[in-house]
Amino acid sequence: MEKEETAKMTVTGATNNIPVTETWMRKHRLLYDGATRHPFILSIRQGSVDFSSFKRWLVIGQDYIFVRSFVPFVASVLMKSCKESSVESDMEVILGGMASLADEINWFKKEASKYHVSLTSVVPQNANVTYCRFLESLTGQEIEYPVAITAFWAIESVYQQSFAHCLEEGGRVPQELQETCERWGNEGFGAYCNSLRDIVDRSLQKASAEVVSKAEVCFLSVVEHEVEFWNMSTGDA
Ligand SMILES: Cc1ncc(CNC=O)c(N)n1
Repeated sequence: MEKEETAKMTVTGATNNIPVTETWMRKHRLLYDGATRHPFILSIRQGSVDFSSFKRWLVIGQDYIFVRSFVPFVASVLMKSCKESSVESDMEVILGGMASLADEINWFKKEASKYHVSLTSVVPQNANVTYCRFLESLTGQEIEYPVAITAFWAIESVYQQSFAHCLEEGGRVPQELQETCERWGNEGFGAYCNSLRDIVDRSLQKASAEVVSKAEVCFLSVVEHEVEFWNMSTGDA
């Protein structure tokens, strides 16, 4: 270990110069990549995905249901930020996320009508129901702000990095999925995810060890739910 790093050791023995989210990413890389490099995502990137009615139903119909549950969760994070955050810009970042969800719901409706997917008759799949219930369990007042904002960051980042990977050099995204990939994989959305990550790191710096460990468990749960979400693409979830 470098001298400088040793000097920054805290009483608990942890180095405090590496952001918490960075330590998690190093520790849980394989699991994280399991979500952002899921076979379904890779098939979009490689252009081998068959965008049949079933896949359209997943990407549009199931995700529409997810996003509708995501909105009240984000609202709860917004409330917590107003009450518990000492930094004014937190609210603005979260509010920006809310605004893009309003836009997203309209986009889902547009895509649904293009592909003749009836959004009102989509039956949520088990994995989706479980994920939405998990979101609901995080809306309660007993959930600490650092834990809730961690979940929010993880949900947005996994999606952003998955679709950004599809758009990276060498990808062959089919024309009909190009707009989908750009919606979440664009650089602006990436910058927004980085702002969320900075909020997480800052709020965890001030949190107790118990809250930090709750947040880590929550991060892992999100990644697992994201993997299960894409596992629906094989039809046997
Ligand atoms: C399953 C899932 N995870 C994350 C996102 C991205 N957040 C909002 O749109 C999403 N649309 N769907």
